[in-house]
Amino acid sequence: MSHKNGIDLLRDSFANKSTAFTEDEKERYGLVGLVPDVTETEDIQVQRVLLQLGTKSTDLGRYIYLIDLLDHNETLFYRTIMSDPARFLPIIYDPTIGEACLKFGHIYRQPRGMYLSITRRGKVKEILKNWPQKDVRFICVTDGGRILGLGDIGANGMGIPIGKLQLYTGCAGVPPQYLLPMYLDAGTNNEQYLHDPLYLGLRQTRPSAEALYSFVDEFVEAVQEVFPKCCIHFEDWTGSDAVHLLERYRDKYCVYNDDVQGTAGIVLAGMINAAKIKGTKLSDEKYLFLGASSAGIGLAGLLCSALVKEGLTLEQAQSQVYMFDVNGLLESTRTDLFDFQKIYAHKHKPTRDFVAAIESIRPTTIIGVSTVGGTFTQAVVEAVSGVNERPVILALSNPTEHAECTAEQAYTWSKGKAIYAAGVQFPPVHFNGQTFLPGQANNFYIFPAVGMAIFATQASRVTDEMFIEAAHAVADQVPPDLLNQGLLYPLQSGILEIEIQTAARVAILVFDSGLARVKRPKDMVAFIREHVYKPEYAAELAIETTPA
Ligand SMILES: NC(=O)C1=CN([C@@H]2O[C@H](COP(=O)(O)OP(=O)(O)OC[C@H]3O[C@@H](n4cnc5c(N)ncnc54)[C@H](OP(=O)(O)O)[C@@H]3O)[C@@H](O)[C@H]2O)C=CC1
Ligand SMILES: CC(=O)C(=O)O
Ligand SMILES: [Mg+2]
Repeated sequence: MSHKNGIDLLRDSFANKSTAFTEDEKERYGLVGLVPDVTETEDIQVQRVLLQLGTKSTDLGRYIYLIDLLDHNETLFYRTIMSDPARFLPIIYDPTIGEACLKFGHIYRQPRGMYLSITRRGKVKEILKNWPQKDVRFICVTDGGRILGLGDIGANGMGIPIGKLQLYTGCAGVPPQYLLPMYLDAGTNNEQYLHDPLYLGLRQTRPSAEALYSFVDEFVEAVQEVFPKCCIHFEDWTGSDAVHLLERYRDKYCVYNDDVQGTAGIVLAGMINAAKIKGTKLSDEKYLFLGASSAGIGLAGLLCSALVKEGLTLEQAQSQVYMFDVNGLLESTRTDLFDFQKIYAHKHKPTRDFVAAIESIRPTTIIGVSTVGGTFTQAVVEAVSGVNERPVILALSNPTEHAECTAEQAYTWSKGKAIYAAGVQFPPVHFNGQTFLPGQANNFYIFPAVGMAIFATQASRVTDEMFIEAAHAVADQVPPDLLNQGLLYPLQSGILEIEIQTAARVAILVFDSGLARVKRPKDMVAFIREHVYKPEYAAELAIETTPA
């Protein structure tokens, strides 16, 4: 085995232990004099990180510091974020990641992941081979078409695959060496970035869907050859591309779309718990969505599957889902709808007035997936509270400014009646002598756990049933006292254990469905734990390392 030595070892973020090298290692690897003459533990090193983070005045500053840390010492990065997930999730992920993406070309320091431009067509397979790791298990890929609720931001969207994959490790323990963030660059229609000298993508507008899909075809097929055990996770494509590409590959390859399926899983988990709070059944719910694209369509499909499991026919389930987009209510006379939207376009008089739609449809639940902040106005919240004892209000759009309403607005405008969650974590709200705990309806409770189940079982396909099972597993882990305060999701402080338990339930389903490519273990939780990454330095340096 070839070993890195001296300064090369210190510059290898996978193997670097910084001030934690032992005396023996310092001697063996030519490090004497290159590091301070101490041998610290990981926990002492974390103390120093926390001290330095304390000097940063903004979350973006903390994000940049942590990414720098990752570039130098991966173990210490994961040790830090896994030491206090509730504190660090909002910094390395939603909402700070939104600001980091908007400024991606400006705060860029080191390469991370791969950048594949449409101008490289015909050479994708060769380029994938440039990645130093040969056993890649997950590629999270975006074309930057719809990043959070920020729209088309092209190459700046690369912050999202980087951040999402960090959660595979930070939330569910998937070892980081198997993860590859990927930006497929087909241009951008964002004029601001096209004119920004620091923009890091192709300076051209987006091609036709046909040209884009043929580029994606080449990419997906090349992945099968270069990384045969890899699952492709699609993230933050524009709505119609998200739905169409998922349909194109889902039965042929190991792929999923987190915005379609992961989001659906987390909303289903929330709805299961909302029904517990209300003492009702899922099939008693009637949904009205604000937004009818990838997130809304994915959600509607999965909720309908869950209702079918409760005994409804698919048509009955679909008849309980209504949707509203930028042109108003989806109804049967609309001629501008995609096929995947038409099933939710029921007989109803046309309207562009969301409040009027609430009064007429009388939904039990409104779900914001519109990308537009503030669209659940006081009139909207009052209308849905007027037709329900306990309205469910989910404001899913990200980041914070894009939430359809805040927790405080939901609880105060509904006079404490709302059962509320949002894509970001809002603080507890005190109203009328009561404390309400808003949950974070964010797919990070779901996709890392499903990812861990796929990783451990080497699943050959990703199915909707896996997300339904994950939803039940997440929902089941909220203790009754927290449910009573309106909390729909488990506390983030225990996220790793929550996701291990969730992954184990999904893994059982993978084996039961015949999709596993490894031998079935006796104890599934123990089996998942065996695969969990631990942010600890290896006792013995096995430094056939991979460059950062
Ligand atoms: N919390 C979570 O875990 C997740 C949250 N999300 C969030 O959901 C949001 C939507 O995602 P996605 O579906 O992929 O996004 P898209 O941009 O594909 O779709 C947005 C939808 O909202 C509609 N819309 C836009 N403006 C309005 C408006 N003013 N009134 C009513 N409808 C409107 C659009 O209509 P039209 O098509 O006609 O323009 C479209 O149907 C994003 O902000 C994203 O951050 C997504 C995934 C996970
Ligand atoms: C959370 C997420 O996936 C989104 O907002 O797109
Ligand atoms: Mg997303």
